[in-house]
Amino acid sequence: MRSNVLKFIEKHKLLKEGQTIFVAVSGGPDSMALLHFLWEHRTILKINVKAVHVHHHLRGDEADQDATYIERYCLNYHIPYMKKDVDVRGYAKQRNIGTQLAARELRYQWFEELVDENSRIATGHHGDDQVETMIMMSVRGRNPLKAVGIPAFRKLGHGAIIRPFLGITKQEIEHYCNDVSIVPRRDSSNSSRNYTRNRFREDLLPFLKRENPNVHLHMQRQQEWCSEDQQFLMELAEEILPTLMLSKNEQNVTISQRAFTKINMPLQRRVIHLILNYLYGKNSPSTNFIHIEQVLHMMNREHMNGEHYLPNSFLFRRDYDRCQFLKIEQETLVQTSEELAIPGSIALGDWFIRAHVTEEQDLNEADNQIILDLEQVQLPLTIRQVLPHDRMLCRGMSGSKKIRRLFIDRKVAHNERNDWPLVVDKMENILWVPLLHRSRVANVNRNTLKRLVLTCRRQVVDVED
Ligand SMILES: Nc1ncnc2c1ncn2[C@@H]1O[C@H](COP(=O)(O)OP(=O)(O)OP(=O)(O)O)[C@@H](O)[C@H]1O
Repeated sequence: MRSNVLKFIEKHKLLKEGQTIFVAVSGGPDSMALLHFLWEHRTILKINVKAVHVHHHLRGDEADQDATYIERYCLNYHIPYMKKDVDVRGYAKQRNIGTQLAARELRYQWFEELVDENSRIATGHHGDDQVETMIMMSVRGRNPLKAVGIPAFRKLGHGAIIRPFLGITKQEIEHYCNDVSIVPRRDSSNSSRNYTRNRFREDLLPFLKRENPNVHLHMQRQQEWCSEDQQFLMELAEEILPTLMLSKNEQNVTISQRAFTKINMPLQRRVIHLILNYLYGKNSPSTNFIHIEQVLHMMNREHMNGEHYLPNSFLFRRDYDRCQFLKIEQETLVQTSEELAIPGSIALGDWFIRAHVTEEQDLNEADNQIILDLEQVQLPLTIRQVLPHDRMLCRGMSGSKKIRRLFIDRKVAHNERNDWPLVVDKMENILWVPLLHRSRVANVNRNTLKRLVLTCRRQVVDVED
């Protein structure tokens, strides 16, 4: 294990002589083993080692004991130690995010403050984490243009974050802890099946390891090669983008359709990705890939003028050769749009829509219902009218379908189409056209814990079937 880690460090040039390595320690086996390993090898590697711990104040006594355990360990071995107390709950509330994500953001904010050109943060992520992460991201539908898996080296502020253990398994780490008499802390939440990662770890990893005990090495190689390919293509797309551009400002990027269709598909995808990233800045939605597909479809047809609505009040508009990505005023988007409280209900004209949450498992969707996996729904939900180029990823069909087309297929009378409500999530995904179609976004699966049930009622007539 020792020589594998040293080789991995060398291969990826994770450290330089004279650097200070802040080892991010949670008290668990991975980060304690990493701290021990780097401390033991500090002379050979010619580095300075310091332990850093973030006290999240989340798990009551357990978290206090973690902090005390690390502090004592460092005192014993004379390892320099720093601790930061953070208010995860307050931050999560303020940012309207979950506590896990809040804890992670606060950790990384502090790490970023700590590092400079001559230092690195080292975390205990290992090969099994890599396997879990790569598979989990694919299963959950990650944006294929975003980073693949866990990088061994990534820039962070003025410094970088490194993961020296990515080439070894959890089992090797546990053996190492045994060998060097580390009795680590065990986080009780690591076994909870409420967390997706834990379900992947318990259900999938043993199977993969039985098939091939070296699965982590293959995944690691895939991560490295894909990231390099990705970086290369992205740099190429960055070079090409200015040659397609007709005009550009913070709220509007216009490119030429003719020039765009001359480049190949991998670069086309990346050009749109870059434009959306430029316009959205840090608030780039993770579901951009759905929109990239739709924009590509409109750009690659010879005669296809029209508009496609993008999340956060952006619009794609094709007008012959001119393809614009532009910011629009919310008011020009919709005539009626109301947020649906959960639980709660909304009455819109003849329509009444109710939302409630249940943990009941054996539920069948009635014709006037949609049942969604609450954890996967991007809240808030709004109810709004149909816009000209609205499209939906319909359940049971591939690709997306225009809502206008659905109305035609289901013979909805012209005078009813304007007032037909749509249930839309935060990312502008249309989840449900009541009584007509359900989308395949946020579908219930075997692991769904909480179900969001939306029920509609219509006072006048029902649709012809
Ligand atoms: N509270 C914390 N303070 C400092 N670093 C942390 C903290 N929590 C996690 N880390 C760092 O992030 C890495 C990954 O965290 P994760 O929660 O996935 O693992 P863990 O369950 O804490 O396992 P372990 O401590 O055994 O590495 C850890 O190995 C550690 O380097």
